[in-house]
Amino acid sequence: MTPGDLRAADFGAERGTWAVIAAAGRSSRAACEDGKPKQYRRLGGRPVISRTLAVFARHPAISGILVVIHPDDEELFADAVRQVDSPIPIRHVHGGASRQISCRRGLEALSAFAATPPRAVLIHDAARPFVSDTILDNVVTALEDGAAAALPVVAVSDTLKRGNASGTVVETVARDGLFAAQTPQGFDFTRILAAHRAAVAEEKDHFTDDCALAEWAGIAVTMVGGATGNIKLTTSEDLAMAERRVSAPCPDIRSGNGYDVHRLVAGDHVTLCGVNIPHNRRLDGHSDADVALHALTDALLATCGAGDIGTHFPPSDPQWKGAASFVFLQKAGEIVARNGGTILNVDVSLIAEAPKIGPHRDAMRSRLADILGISVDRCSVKATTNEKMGFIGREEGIAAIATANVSYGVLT
Ligand SMILES: Nc1ccn([C@@H]2O[C@H](COP(=O)(O)OP(=O)(O)OP(=O)(O)O)[C@@H](O)[C@H]2O)c(=O)n1
Ligand SMILES: C[C@](O)(CO)[C@H](O)COP(=O)(O)O
Repeated sequence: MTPGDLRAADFGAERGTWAVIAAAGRSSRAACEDGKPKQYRRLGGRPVISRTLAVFARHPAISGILVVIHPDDEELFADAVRQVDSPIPIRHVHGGASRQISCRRGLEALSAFAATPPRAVLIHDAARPFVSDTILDNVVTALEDGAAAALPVVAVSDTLKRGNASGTVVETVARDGLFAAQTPQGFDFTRILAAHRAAVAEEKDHFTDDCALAEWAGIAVTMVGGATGNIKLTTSEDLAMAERRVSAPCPDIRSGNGYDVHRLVAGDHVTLCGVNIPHNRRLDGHSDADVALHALTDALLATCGAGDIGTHFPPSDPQWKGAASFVFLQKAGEIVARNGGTILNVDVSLIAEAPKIGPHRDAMRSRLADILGISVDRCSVKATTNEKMGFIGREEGIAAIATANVSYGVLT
């Protein structure tokens, strides 16, 4: 057997867990124009196998990766490995004519070239790039808990039929207790190697996965959680679906928050959310001191990193003295729009002991909708007292907290 680039120094003194990645297949069921086997086709610009390897390379339980490749794929493999940032060794050996042979060659290579053979091995299809950390965790945990073999599965959810060669249903197969087997399949290294060797000795070469071989050899297989997303790319349709999956647009929705507080002094009304409310005090400030609109202005500016209200309307600038604060909010809305944003909703919470906000809430929501040019159902105004505590409780001031959600299209 060829050693590939595996070397004794790849194995530490401790018996760790290695991954064997089966990648020597020819993809006969996935028609392909560029002649590349499916594991080297690009998904979102990156080879399938690079994505698969990256998941194992960054998992803390894995100490090394041995990839079983076809002799014709040396260049494709070297290019794919260059695209994986791996803190652990990624080595390769050559596989054989069936998956069973390829996996056995991987195990034999680990046995022959490791000074200290691994304690456990996870055998995985290169053609399952959507394997997750969680599935690896499930398999590794089962092995640590004493399982000799661990198999990720998903319960079968379709009704199953057995059909004949002429396309007629022969029977409906009860799906109770049926599961679809996935990879990585985890094993006690010594036991799965012995099982593979026994299969050779007894000329058993029909196993489509290593757990089937383990079952045949009398090894108990523990089922753990797999995931429907962990599909094996088998056909061209699978590859097309996978491409759509990795290139699905991610909505660029951002939220911003804002806070403001102003002192109450002697007066006859307060202005909140642009609505004048009769009161025996007024809010003191450089402008009309509308805390609600100031907080909301900050929240909107935050969604595009455009600073805060003081950046655009400095209190030192005399033109804003006594200004109606709707101007600030309108301007913030324009800045958001210039940055490509569409306001989804805004939410203001007022914290005031008095005056009562409830009777004015609808007028405030309408005013916000007018200023921002959005519908009223996207504008929320709420209020609470401070239970007579602190400066708000003593009616020395009013505070406001605001949130804005803005869509900036999709992430590219
Ligand atoms: N002689 C083989 C056959 C398959 N595999 C690997 O086993 C995994 C699952 O096999 P499958 O989906 O059947 O891949 P192919 O054999 O390439 O596909 P096909 O059967 O359509 O030719 C794949 O990652 C494949 O590369 C392997 O290492 N050696
Ligand atoms: C190992 C496997 O992925 C388990 O589902 C599957 O059996 C391999 O695919 P194949 O099409 O049987 O080669």
